Amino acid sequence: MVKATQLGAWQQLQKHYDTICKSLVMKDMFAQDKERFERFHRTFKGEHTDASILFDFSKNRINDETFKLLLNLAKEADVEGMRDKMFSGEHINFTEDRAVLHVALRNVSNEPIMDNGKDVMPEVNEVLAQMKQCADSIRDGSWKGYTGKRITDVVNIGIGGSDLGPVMVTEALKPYAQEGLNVHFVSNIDGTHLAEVLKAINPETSLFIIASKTFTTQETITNAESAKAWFLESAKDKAHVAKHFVALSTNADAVSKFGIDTKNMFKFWDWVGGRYSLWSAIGLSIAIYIGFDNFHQLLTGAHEMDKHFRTAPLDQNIPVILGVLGIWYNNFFGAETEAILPYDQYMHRFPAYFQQGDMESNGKYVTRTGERVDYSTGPIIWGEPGTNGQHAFYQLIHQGTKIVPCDFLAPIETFNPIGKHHDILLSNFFAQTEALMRGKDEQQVRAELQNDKSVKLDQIDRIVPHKIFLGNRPTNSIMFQKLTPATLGALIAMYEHKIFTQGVIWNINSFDQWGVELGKQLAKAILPELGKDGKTIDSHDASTNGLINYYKQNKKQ
Ligand SMILES: O=P(O)(O)OC[C@H]1O[C@H](O)[C@@H](O)[C@@H](O)[C@@H]1O
Repeated sequence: MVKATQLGAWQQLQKHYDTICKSLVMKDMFAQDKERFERFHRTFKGEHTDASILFDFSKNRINDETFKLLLNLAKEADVEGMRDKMFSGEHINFTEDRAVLHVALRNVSNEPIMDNGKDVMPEVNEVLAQMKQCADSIRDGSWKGYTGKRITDVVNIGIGGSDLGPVMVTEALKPYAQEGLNVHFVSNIDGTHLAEVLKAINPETSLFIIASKTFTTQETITNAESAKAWFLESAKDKAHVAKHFVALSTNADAVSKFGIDTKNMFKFWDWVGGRYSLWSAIGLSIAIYIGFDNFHQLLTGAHEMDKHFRTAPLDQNIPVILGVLGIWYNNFFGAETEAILPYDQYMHRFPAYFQQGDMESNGKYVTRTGERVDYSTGPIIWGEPGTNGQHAFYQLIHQGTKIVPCDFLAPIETFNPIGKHHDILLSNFFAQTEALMRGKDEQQVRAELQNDKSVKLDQIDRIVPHKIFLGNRPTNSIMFQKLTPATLGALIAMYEHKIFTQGVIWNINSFDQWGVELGKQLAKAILPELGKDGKTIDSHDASTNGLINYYKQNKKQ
């Protein structure tokens, strides 16, 4: 395993970039080649589900040679070898000595998947059965609260990977929700988050799901303690906690210390990374909200994408193609960010979900062999749903100085066919990718201005440069039939494997997250300094001391 820049294919790509990049003008390539869309799109269809995806990558600054070289890079970096290691349970997360087996959580085929010589599938299936039982009994009303009423509100308390997945998926699959059953999410340690949720619910009809892989996360445990105190103000008797609090965790000891009976614990395992955990017990709020059968469809769609990733040759492999295209811009064009732009309101948390998914996985500057990389790694992920983004930040994407590769995602069918809304939405999606690719040249701008009676002729020269669009801005277009559970599962898995592909090429460990630790450690040291003791703090740098002391002097509570 070497640094990415030492790979022959990387060096060839650099040469290719240096010699022909300027001539990679998409508009011209489309004009010269009627088959470009045909060659540069792929489709994915679920074998046993309704998942159906079209991936168009023809609006990228690539030609056949670029595409070949990018695939060579994946080959030479041994993406396939590493992929097989992941699926076979090798401890590829070597800094934590763990397997990376989120794929086992959705392995609906049930083929054995081994960790340390033991098939993990029986345990995975056991927990799934336990989740089904819980979800069913809440949905059918047989799970009763301490006054005998059915549960109407489920509150997931968790943060990071124990929050973002369930939030994103329950929002995305809202059309599958059961009437009268609400989900809420409390993640932030800011008391406001919990307070606002508690205002909306009744202790007699609420179930709190305490979701934490480690069960030591300060935010989650503090929020959970406060929720328990709030609950006991009404319920009084601690015995009632059992009907209203369940835990999702790998840490049984900490769960029982908190006061939750381990009978009410849904376990998962250290080989599930937090940001890859929505498929595990962490998905309980999803299973309750959309029903277990739909949750199972979500898993099945993801499993079908896993199979595609495992078996499709590199030039057909959608996650691999997405991954190498990202590297093309990140490392050769110097793009720093990638935008994820869903033209589906239900997917409004999808970009935020992959901020963690991608940035926590690949935001690393040390290679697997412990050296500092001499190239850029994980991109900054951002985005908002269309068309809102168009009226906010697309100006920069069209005419700014930065190159922002964009993924556009859109459903063919909407759950809410109101008037012409969906055609208008989709016309914007098509138009944006076209505009970004084609741009608008001086000639067109002049012609338009000359025809515009409201523009004075002597003003035209001054205005022209501002109205030119250089175009040639890359986009991927990902269309799917409808945002069903299986489709969503496939889309999430597609991005997970894109992240995987890039991590392998950059030769980094995509599965640890040491970068979140330092801030936690320092916060622990600062917390006891914040008391109302009148002591001036001088143990930090001048700025941190100044901020802490300003807070202490002015706080009233
Ligand atoms: O589920 P937990 O253990 O509460 O962790 C919550 C989050 O904590 C940290 O920020 C990271 O480790 C994340 O990957 C994780 O998702």
